Amino acid sequence: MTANLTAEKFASTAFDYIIVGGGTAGLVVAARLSEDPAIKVGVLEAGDWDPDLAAATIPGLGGTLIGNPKYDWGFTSVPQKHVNGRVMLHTRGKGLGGSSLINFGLLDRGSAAEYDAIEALGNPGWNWNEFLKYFKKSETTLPTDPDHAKKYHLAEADPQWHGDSGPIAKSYALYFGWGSLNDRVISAVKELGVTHYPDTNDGNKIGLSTMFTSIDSRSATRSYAANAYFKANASRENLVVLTGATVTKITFRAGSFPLQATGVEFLNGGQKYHAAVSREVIVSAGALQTPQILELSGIGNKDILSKHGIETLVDLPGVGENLQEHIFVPTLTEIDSSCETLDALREPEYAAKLPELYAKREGPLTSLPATTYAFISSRTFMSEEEQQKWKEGALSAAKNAPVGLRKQYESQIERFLDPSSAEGEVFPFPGLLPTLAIEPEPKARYLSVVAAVMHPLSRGSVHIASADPTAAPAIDPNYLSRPEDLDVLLAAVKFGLKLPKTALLADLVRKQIAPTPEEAASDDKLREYIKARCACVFHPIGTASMLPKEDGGVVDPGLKVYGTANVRVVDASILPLSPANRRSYTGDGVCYRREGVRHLAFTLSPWYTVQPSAEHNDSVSVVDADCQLRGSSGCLFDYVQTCRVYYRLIL
Ligand SMILES: Cc1cc2nc3c(=O)[nH]c(=O)nc-3n(C[C@H](O)[C@H](O)[C@H](O)COP(=O)(O)OP(=O)(O)OC[C@H]3O[C@@H](n4cnc5c(N)ncnc54)[C@H](O)[C@@H]3O)c2cc1C
Repeated sequence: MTANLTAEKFASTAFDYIIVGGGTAGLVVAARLSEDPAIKVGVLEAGDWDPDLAAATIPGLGGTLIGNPKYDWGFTSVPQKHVNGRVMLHTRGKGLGGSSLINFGLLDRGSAAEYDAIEALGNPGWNWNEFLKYFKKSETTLPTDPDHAKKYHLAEADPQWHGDSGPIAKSYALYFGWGSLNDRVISAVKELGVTHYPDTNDGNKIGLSTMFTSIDSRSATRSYAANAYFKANASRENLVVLTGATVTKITFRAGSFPLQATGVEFLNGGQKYHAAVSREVIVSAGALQTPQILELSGIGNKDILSKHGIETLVDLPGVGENLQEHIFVPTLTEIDSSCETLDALREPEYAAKLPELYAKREGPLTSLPATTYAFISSRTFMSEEEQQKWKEGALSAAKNAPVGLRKQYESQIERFLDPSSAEGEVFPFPGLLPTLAIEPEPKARYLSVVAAVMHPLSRGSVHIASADPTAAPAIDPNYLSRPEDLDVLLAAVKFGLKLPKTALLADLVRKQIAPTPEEAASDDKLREYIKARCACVFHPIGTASMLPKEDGGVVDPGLKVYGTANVRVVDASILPLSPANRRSYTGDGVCYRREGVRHLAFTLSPWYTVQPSAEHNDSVSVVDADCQLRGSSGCLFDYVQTCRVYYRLIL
């Protein structure tokens, strides 16, 4: 599918609302607005969409689209000053569904306190209770087979916290990568002092739990914004979607103030068009591209705009600032070759069975590779001395920060020492994690332990690098610019390294590979390891923050862009603070208010994958050049090969 009409027809249609970006949030808002047949909604999406794309619908292929230029914008950061000058990958989905098209499919939420903190920054109504209504509204929670639930310690979904009639299908994984080792790994995490808390969707985030996924367990297929929100409503005559259409700017009535948007300009097939709007332009191009569209339209920091020869219509310095990202570090241990892990996928005889298993809704293709995660408080993984040092550093950062950032830091400091606040994340991955770019030994089995920081103090930015709307923006997350973030990562990595040493797992360990035992024994060397290995989790937020204007805000609590009469932003850009979920399903949940009605847009996700590449051995590939599932002899772990090749390019 390329579009449900032509660019000429789109440009000549009278729309009430035009939505810029048919991604995760954009399609939710489009679906909700077009519930009223009297309202004409147009969506412009730069990418394409194939509803039958196996790499998007088969859960175990999640991730294979990373690096594929057709579906991934493939952004990279500017060299990161505090991370050895590294250029880091910033994958973003391109196509209907946006990043939900290519993400890892983990469906979880932050804690109640984190959503309440968003309200406290000056956003009445944006609190846990309100978010919860819309989390539930977005999902249909599917029942779990009682034997499966018992075997994997899965919680029964309590209707107080889980929805039963929303568009997104939600279920537990059908397959667990640790197989018979699952109980042992869970108990080993508990041995580190982490409580098993089966369902962290109730506003508590602390504990070890198995996450829900955006997978329809009835068909073992992924549920994401395009199939859940667009496909189901594609027959509506008042909902019009044009793919392959890159919006270049918003147009305004000359001399109007506040600025009155009249429509948008877009490119399609090399031609430039203008589409007119009578009510609102709704921007949902994602946290890395929404600022670009605002700046190209004359809304942003006047110094940046004038540098690129763009006339400033609204001087709004917050545009593109306050960029926050989660950052993670993997470690690797070789374990006994008898262990059941996803490393088996590298073996062609096992991989060849996958399509057949999948046809029966069994095996790794039905699921994500890892769904069990531990979210931990600072006191679980940091000493009192370390916590105190963090606090002093954060207080000093707050003292020297501009007023808006100071309020954010105060909110972060308040929660950091609270034992109910998840400040770190650690999870055991059953196999060699692709991002490590380490060559596996034949027949070897691995345990990767991933550690991540949940509420970084570092703030970055994303701005236009050129007035050319087709040029990539300059992404500068400014990773680890606050030394406290490196300290938190260091403590989290050290905590994770204890896992293979627990009584329950120690006898399975064959070799500590990354970091080496020598690196692991020295904090200084571990810091260097972290700088060399850390990577981005693909959860950017904050770049069009919903905050008071004097605090660096770009949109008000109704999501309207300051200085405009009818431009709103509805995507993950508006979140001023990041919730502690590595997956930002909830983190990216954003509400859109219209005539007293609030609509939730959210985020999904998945893991695996790789695009075919020159170095990719097609004969053992599970996906073909069109990203469709091969009928036989597929090797799912070829995603590892391709990811490894890809990551090697950017590490
Ligand atoms: C690889 C990966 C794994 C992830 N895993 C998880 C996970 O497991 N769980 C989770 O909850 N979250 C996960 N996330 C994060 C989550 O997917 C995103 O936070 C979320 O989808 C962002 O939604 P959005 O609406 O803000 O932006 P997007 O969904 O990215 O939508 C932006 C859309 O705008 C379009 N666009 C951009 N510029 C233009 C333009 N000029 N003209 C027209 N269209 C334009 C883009 O093509 C895109 O379709 C992951 C993300 C990635 C990339």
